Amino acid sequence: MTMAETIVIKVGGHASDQLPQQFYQQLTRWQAEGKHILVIHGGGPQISRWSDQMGLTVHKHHGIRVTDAKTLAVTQAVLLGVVQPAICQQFSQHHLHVVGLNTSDNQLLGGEYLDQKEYGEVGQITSVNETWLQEVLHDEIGVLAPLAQTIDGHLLNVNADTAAAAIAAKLGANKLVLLTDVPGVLNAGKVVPLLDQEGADQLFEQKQIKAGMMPKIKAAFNALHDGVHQVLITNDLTSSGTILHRSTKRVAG
Ligand SMILES: Nc1ncnc2c1ncn2[C@@H]1O[C@H](COP(=O)(O)OP(=O)(O)O)[C@@H](O)[C@H]1O
Ligand SMILES: CC(=O)N[C@@H](CCC(=O)OP(=O)(O)O)C(=O)O
Repeated sequence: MTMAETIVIKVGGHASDQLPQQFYQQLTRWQAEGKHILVIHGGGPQISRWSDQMGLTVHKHHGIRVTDAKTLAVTQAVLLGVVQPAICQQFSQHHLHVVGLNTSDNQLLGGEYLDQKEYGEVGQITSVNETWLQEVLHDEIGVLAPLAQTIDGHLLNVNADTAAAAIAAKLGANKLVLLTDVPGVLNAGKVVPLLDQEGADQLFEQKQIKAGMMPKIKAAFNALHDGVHQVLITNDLTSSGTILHRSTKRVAG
């Protein structure tokens, strides 16, 4: 039996507020074709808003939230209590079969600290219960929050782009889509249709790539490096936006 094609879609907190009709149409088509679909959701803007309201200072470093114990509590509450149910509700309204998931389900996501001194309770994904997850994805679209658990049971906040890339690689996904609020990686306002690591380095140097786009691009190249076939940054599931690829040099030679 051949394994079903797996598609991982990261939906940013900006994008999840107002997903367009073509997003649901594409998901409906993919689900009908039997593809396994996993959505990793963000919620950065929502976490910042709630943190503000709780009187907590929002502090980001290289696009990563510096997360103390109180901020972690808000992050968990907002991702699992606000953002994820809103996404699942929208999916259900569009007649998609969907299930909300998080790190506590059957040791779904294992993680370790990124750099506790610098970022606090922030981590990266080191393991995925992929057998169980693929079983779930056979019948339903999974909607998964970017939180992980250490072997000692500490909860960690994981950047959703980084989480999506790591999970896509561990699932052996065919496609990773980083869905955001811009039509792709922009250079002087224009979408760059194809981007390799060298091109990205140049854009970094020219200060064209900033803020939230930094972890996104790093995550995209990590996913490619770890075997995900196709990685896209776009605001539309039916348009490729920016296609990330490993190198143009071999093609040119
Ligand atoms: N070169 C760039 N091209 C596109 N967007 C960029 C670039 N540099 C910085 N950005 C910013 O990155 C944002 C997307 O990242 P982020 O806000 O973290 O989105 P998400 O919530 O989807 O993860 C864009 O809205 C834009 O403001
Ligand atoms: C460690 C870290 O930065 N975690 C992120 C998790 C959510 C996220 O990544 O959401 P977006 O994709 O909407 O930005 C955060 O706390 O904002």
